[in-house]
Amino acid sequence: MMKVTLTGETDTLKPLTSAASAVSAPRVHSPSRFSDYLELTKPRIAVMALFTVGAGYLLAAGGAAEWRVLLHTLLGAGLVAAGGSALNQLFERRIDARMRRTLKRPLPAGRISPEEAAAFGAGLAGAGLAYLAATVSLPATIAAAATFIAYAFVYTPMKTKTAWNTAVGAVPGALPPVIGWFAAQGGNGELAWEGALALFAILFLWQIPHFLAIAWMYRADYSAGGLKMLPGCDPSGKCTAFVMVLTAASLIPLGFLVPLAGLGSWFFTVGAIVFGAMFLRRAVEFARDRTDRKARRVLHSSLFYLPGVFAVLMIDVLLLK
Ligand code: HEM
Ligand SMILES: CC(C)=CCC/C(C)=C/CC/C(C)=C/COP(=O)(O)OP(=O)(O)O
Repeated sequence: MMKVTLTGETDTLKPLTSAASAVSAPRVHSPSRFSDYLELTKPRIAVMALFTVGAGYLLAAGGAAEWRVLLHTLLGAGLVAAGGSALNQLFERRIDARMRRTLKRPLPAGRISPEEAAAFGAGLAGAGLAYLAATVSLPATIAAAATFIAYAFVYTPMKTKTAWNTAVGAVPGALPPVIGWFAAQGGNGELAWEGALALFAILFLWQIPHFLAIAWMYRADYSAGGLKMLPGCDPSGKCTAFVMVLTAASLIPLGFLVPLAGLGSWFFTVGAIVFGAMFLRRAVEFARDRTDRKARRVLHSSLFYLPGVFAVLMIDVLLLK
């Protein structure tokens, strides 16, 4: 049944005007099969997510990290993340064909067929989950399966339904450090929830300004694709800016709460305040002047904040303890 649907949908793929011209124009640059498959995995997001998986593992393991387990965890989670992204692009291929930012992706451009993407995505995710189950632990496998299902099968279809999709998408986005955390606990059932919850909270809140900045910059694109994002129902940007400032600001008190959950000390608190203040400053600048340029600065600042704050936490827990 799935095959029939996929084949039918390929044939009826109708890009809008801008997409149509790009698809029918003579191809100046023809990516290789390898780079097309690589693009299906959203490698930059996957690398950053794997960074948080590794951080979760190292923070939970403390001084008792086993490099072999860490590598198994990164490989398994990487396969699952890559598979999830391929399925996300499979399910969104007709939407992606309507948006300037995404119309050249391998599926809307017709360089990879839906059947190939389905086999690739399901194969990678299945292999990743089996690998985690065989080499790491059941709790880590369950966390990875929950991440995959929430991303590909809950968040992705919600994008056309309600602007709340961002809060839902932030759940799989915040689960990768939990996968790493559980991997360090082994399969003995003694899972310490507080530390995992603290990492989840940092990532969950971080994603809201991270994505609202993107949603503002590409608001016309998202509307053209029929995706419901907050800026689409907030033409002035005041509501978007309010939520952005509120969530960026709430990362600062987390600097105090995370050590109370048993993770890190005053050193993390200072780091969270410094990085949080820089991030918040960009959000406030956007609130005062709601331009694409200021939104892009918020995005850049988010990509600086996350590695920064995780690095401080790891120095605190692993080197200064
Ligand atoms: C609600 C959750 C999230 C949404 C909707 C989202 C969406 C996006 C989008 C659309 C871009 C592309 C921006 C552009 O083309 O200019 C992007 C960039 C990026 N995101 Fe996110 N993201 C989310 C969560 C995450 C998470 C959890 C991570 C990793 C921990 C992450 C890491 C990145 C990175 C590294 C980039 C820059 C690289 C690139 O453009 O591919 N994002 N995000
Ligand atoms: C197992 C594991 C480590 C999984 C990784 C999960 C992960 C990092 C999810 C990212 C969350 C997310 C909603 C990203 C991009 O949005 P989008 O897909 O809507 O972006 P688009 O508009 O570019 O398609």
